[in-house]
Amino acid sequence: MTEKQNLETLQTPSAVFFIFGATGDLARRKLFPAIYSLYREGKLAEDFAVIGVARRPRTNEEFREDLHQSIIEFCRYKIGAEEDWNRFAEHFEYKSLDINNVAGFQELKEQTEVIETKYGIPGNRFFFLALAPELFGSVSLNLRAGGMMDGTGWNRLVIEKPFGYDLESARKLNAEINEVFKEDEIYRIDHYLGKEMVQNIEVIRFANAFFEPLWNNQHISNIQITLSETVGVEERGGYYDHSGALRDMGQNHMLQMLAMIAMEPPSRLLPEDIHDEKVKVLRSLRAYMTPEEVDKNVVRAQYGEGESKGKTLPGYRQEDKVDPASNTETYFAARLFVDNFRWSGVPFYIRTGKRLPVKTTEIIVEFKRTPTNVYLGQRHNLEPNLLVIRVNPMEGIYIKINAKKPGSDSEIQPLAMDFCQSCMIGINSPEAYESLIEDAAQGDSTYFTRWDEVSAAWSFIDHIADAWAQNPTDVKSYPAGSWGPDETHLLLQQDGYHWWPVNGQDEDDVIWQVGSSN
Ligand SMILES: NC(=O)C1=CN([C@@H]2O[C@H](COP(=O)(O)OP(=O)(O)OC[C@H]3O[C@@H](n4cnc5c(N)ncnc54)[C@H](OP(=O)(O)O)[C@@H]3O)[C@@H](O)[C@H]2O)C=CC1
Ligand SMILES: O=C1O[C@H](COP(=O)(O)O)[C@@H](O)[C@H](O)[C@H]1O
Repeated sequence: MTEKQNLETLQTPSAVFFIFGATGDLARRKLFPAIYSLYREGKLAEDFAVIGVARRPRTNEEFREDLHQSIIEFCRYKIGAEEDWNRFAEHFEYKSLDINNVAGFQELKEQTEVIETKYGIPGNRFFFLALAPELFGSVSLNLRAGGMMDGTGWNRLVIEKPFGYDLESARKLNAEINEVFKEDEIYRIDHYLGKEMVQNIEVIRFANAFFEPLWNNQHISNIQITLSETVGVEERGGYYDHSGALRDMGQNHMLQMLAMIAMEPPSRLLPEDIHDEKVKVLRSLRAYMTPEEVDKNVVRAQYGEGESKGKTLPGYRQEDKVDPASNTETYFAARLFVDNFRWSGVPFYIRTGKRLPVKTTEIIVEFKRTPTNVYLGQRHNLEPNLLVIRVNPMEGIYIKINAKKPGSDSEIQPLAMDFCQSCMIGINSPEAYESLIEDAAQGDSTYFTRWDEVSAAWSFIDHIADAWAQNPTDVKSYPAGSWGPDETHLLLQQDGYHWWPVNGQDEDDVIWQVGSSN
């Protein structure tokens, strides 16, 4: 039994949470709001403390004011009475230090010991690195050199993505961190694994009798995963231009969702068993070893100028901090194969891009058609059944089935049996970072990525990136606000399939949304 299962109904253990990068964007938009939500839901131990760490000077009061603003702007809970707020905020302190300066860590140690004594915290230390990845190794080494690892409780390290730029850099980073932290102390974040509906994949598959018998190449024709964004690169052009869509979204979120969909049922629900099953999927991905194979199965593109809702949108090369001659892809689509007994021959189509028409993440499982169409005589072309998992921002699942049109003698109509989790009154899904912080504090690594998963994902992605690097200018273009280049449709048409509309887009002629939550 894991620590998480023991503590399912209890609070996180008493600990000091260190947010390295406490003046940054991630802390402001995601981490502080998540901590406040956990507090409001009574999930944080009363004896908790947070020390925000970054270089710029801040008094504790100024830091608490930043915290206040962040909660007002980004948290799903509204701040209550002033005295309640003060009771929460007084648990927060700030320490200005440069990651590269060991002396700062020694001061941090003294500050930590004072706060641990004040709250009676038994030396548990939770280090969240909301920093540029180049700093991850130095933080680990200086935590040890500054005596921060000598507490009397546990130490846990939570690391943001990207975990490396390729397999080689990821290995180097992992080796640096491993000098200080053991694998079971490291929690590598993939925030998609913190999303309710991604966690629900496992339950939908393994807690229902009717999906698993069909979950294989005998009954499923293809699987489509779409992760589309309407935003451009915003203020992250410097990072993104070096990364691109394949590394930013493909290596992590998309392959993790694919692994959850394709993995074998674990014999137990312990974190190690789930990691074991996911890594088998990632290692079974058919590698594309030549540029020709990559060209045949993967499409990359960059957005040019376009428009959405009557507004002109700039092209990628005009974005802030982006090289005006950049060839970085802001979109990719791929046809992948998981070469094992269960999935042999079933294409997994994945696509992601910035500046697409809608913000949505959906997984669509398309089932094979009935062996014969007994309604053909009545000239009915039966649609294939679909299982659709809506991950983000709408959350829910629906199943598309064929049924008799009410009131007609013989008409058949596709309809959606729809469960919309995010539409239901009273359900206010926790943000991904809430559940991830809670899990890591409780020592549950299920929804984090183990090193062998990360390395298997990189070794698959590296083949594509290497092929692209041989021909850097061969990047298609698509207008901002469109669904990507035409070539993306050919990928599926060659196999006799098409992208299913997502999130109600392009569905003017689709009647099966009848009764759905759209
Ligand atoms: N923002 C987001 O939505 C997402 C971010 N991430 C990842 O999270 C990490 C942080 O991203 P983000 O918050 O956007 O980045 P920001 O650039 O906004 O913040 C970086 C933080 O690091 C601090 N910092 C930089 N250098 C040092 C140093 N030498 N010593 C101490 N502190 C330092 C900065 O503070 P100061 O200048 O005061 O030192 C700042 O608080 C990155 O790895 C990013 O890829 C991942 C997914 C989403
Ligand atoms: O990790 C990342 O994810 C976001 C998209 O996350 P979502 O939860 O809003 O769907 C993406 O915008 C960003 O480029 C990437 O680094």
